[in-house]
Amino acid sequence: MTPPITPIALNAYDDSAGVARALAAHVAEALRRRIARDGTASLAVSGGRTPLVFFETLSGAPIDWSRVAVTLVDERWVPETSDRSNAALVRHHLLKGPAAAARFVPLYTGAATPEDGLAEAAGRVAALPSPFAAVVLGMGDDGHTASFFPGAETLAAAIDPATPEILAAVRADAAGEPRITFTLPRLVSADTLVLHVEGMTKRAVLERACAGGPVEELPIRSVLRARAPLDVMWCP
Ligand SMILES: O=C(O)[C@H](O)[C@@H](O)[C@H](O)[C@H](O)COP(=O)(O)O
Repeated sequence: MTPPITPIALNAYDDSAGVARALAAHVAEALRRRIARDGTASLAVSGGRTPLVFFETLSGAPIDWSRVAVTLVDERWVPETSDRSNAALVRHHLLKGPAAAARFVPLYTGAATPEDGLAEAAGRVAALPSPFAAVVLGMGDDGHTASFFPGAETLAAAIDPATPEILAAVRADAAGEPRITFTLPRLVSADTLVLHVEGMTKRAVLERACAGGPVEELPIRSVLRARAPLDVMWCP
């Protein structure tokens, strides 16, 4: 009998440090594999609070970082002087030690709005080694991932599996400020794709997402549909 397709493969760890160690090893392996094959590799990481320990751990991984390009899955449309900037987070916590040798490709351009900055940002990321060697997603308590927010006007376009666009501008009440995000097909085509979530609340959201329902309600479902079983790394 064929086993049922379960939307996630849940890897549970004791704590943030445990997740960070396993996730950093997994991502480092994906980067090394692509460097060995192509000479270069790209990595897209999420912002927010969850990835801090993971960033600190990955920054010390023995990889030829000079061959790695790092970018963000999504960005809040703020300059790096803002404490809301995902780019600033990556610069402070990931691009240090051995990982300081990586090339960072930020999404924020300094334009007044993400809509105005979209073409320039798309030009920057178009040159990244493609597909990504590794993408690490996070998830909010409202079921958003990257900047795929429930209620966003551009949500349908951003999660369209057939969109030819690389990036999308996003505005949503829950997003805080306007944002820019990679579109779904660019993220789910990664060699290695991991959803990194911590805490019981997010686990419950994920279980609800797995139980099925409209993508607009919990946009993480767009990823579950595109790439099952999705690798999830979690701790309480
Ligand atoms: O810029 C961002 O906010 C993110 O990239 C976003 O998609 C994040 O992964 C989730 O909102 C989870 O955020 P926390 O880790 O802070 O809960």
